[in-house]
Amino acid sequence: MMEPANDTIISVRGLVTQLGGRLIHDHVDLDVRRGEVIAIVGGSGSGKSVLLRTIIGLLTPHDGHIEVFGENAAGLDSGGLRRLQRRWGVLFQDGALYSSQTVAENIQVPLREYAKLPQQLMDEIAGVKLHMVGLSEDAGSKYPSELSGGMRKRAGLARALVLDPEIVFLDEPTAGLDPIAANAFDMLIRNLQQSLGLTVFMVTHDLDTLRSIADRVAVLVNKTLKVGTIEEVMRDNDPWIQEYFSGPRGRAAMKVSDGNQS
Ligand SMILES: Nc1ncnc2c1ncn2[C@@H]1O[C@H](COP(=O)(O)OP(=O)(O)OP(=O)(O)O)[C@@H](O)[C@H]1O
Repeated sequence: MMEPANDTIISVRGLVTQLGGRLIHDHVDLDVRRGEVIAIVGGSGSGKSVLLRTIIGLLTPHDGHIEVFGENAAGLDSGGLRRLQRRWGVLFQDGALYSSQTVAENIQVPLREYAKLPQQLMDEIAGVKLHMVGLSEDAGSKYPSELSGGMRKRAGLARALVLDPEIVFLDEPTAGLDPIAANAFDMLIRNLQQSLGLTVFMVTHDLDTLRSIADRVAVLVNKTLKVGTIEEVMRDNDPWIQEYFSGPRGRAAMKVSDGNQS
C-alpha cells in the first residue's frame, strides 16, 4: 500500500467533529510521523479522547478526512477496516479489561478476534507480552481486580501490543498512578517505542510524561490543534498554553531555568 513519502503514518485534514449538537473540533489538521511519540494535551473536555476515538474509527467525523497508513477508514469495507484495525493497538483510559476474564484471557482477546491460533500458542504469546510490559507470567492467571492500578495499565498495554501493532493509541496512560509508577510506565512506553519502532499517539495531562517521552506535542485549544516540539508550542501566546506550561506545575516539569522552582 502506498504511503506518503514523508512517512506520515496518520494524516488528519479539516476534521470537524460535533457531539450532542456541540462543535468539538473545528477544522483540525494533524500529521503523525512514523516512529514518533506524539502527545495530545488540552483542558478537560476539550476533545482529546474524542480525537483519538475518531482517528481509530469509533466515532464518525462530521467533516474532514483521516488517513492511517495511507488509508481512509471511512472508505473501507468491513474486511478492509479489520485489516487496518489490526495494525494498531489501543489502551483505553482505565485499561478497559474485562473483569470476568483473567489477565491472560484479556490479552488474548484481539488474538481471538483477528487470528485463529491454538490455545497453547495464545498462552505462549500472552506470556511473552506480559514479560514485555514487565509483569510476571503469574499475573496472567489473576483477575484484573487482583492487580494494582499500575499492573492493570501494564496488562492493558500487553493487550494493545498482542498483534504486534505499528501504532499504539494510549488514552491518559499515567492517570491514577502515583508519580513513581507513572514514571516507570513512561519509561516502559519509551523503551517499547524504541525497541519495537512503534509510533505512539498519546492523550495525556501529565507534564512529566510530556517532558520525558514526547517528541512532539499537539495542544487542543479553541477546538483546534497547535502542533510542534514542546519548545515551539511553549512560545505560543495562547493563554491556556501559557498557563499550562508556565504555571507552577508546568515550570517544575519543564525545569525552566529561572531559579529553583519546586
Ligand atoms: N459519545 C458522546 N456523546 C456526546 N458528547 C460526548 C461524547 N463523548 C464525549 N462527549 C463530549 O465531548 C467533549 C469532549 O470530550 P473528551 O472526552 O474528548 O474530552 P477530553 O479532552 O478527553 O477531556 P478529559 O481530559 O477530561 O478526559 C466533552 O464535552 C464530552 O462531554
